[in-house]
Amino acid sequence: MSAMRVDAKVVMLGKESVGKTSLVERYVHHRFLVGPYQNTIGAAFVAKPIQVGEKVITLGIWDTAGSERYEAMSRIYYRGARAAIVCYDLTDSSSFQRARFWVKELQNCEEHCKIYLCGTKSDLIGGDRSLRQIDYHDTQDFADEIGALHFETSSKTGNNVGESHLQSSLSNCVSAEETGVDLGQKKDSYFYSCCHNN
Ligand SMILES: Nc1nc2c(ncn2[C@@H]2O[C@H](COP(=O)(O)OP(=O)(O)OP(=O)(O)O)[C@@H](O)[C@H]2O)c(=O)[nH]1
Repeated sequence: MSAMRVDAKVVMLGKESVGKTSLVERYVHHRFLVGPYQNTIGAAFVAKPIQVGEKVITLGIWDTAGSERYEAMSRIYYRGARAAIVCYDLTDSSSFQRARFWVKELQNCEEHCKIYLCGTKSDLIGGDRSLRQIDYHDTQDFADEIGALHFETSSKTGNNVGESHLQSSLSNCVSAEETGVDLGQKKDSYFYSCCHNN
């Protein structure tokens, strides 16, 4: 088996059930999994090659478990991350408090990590605006204050997840010259070591 080089580490953070795994599924596999919610245990990894200019670089995405009982473990996964996608559920104000917690952690411990604030499940508020609990402009102000990028996504519809938003933002913050990490996997193959509860 030939070695796979990961050019940049990306970590998904956020309260449980905000939709981190769904965002990764949509981004990497272009699908939305239906069925009962299965919380992530520990963390899962997937490699995603992306085109940056004329080069292909490989993102190593760590999808952490949102449950607070795995908080210590999540800290391990953001170490050395080039980008953090801090997710909150647009219909759950408590998830935004948790997002602020992760932002503070990153600011204190990973000052070079680019932060992306991602409001998830935008399809739900599209159908019923009264379900929105997080104001777009307040979040944009917060994003400006901390120097983060901010976007609202739907993994269900794919809104803002594709090349034009999430991917182009990520590709702007990485370069092919990053030092690689040998993960002992074949280049260009995705692998996703999911640890899901049934
Ligand atoms: N309507 C809608 N539901 C979503 C969306 N994204 C996720 N969900 C649902 O929200 C629930 C939780 O999604 P997950 O992706 O497993 O959440 P998670 O943040 O990975 O959760 P943990 O593993 O516990 O940290 C599931 O039932 C998903 O189907 C979305 O964009 N729209």
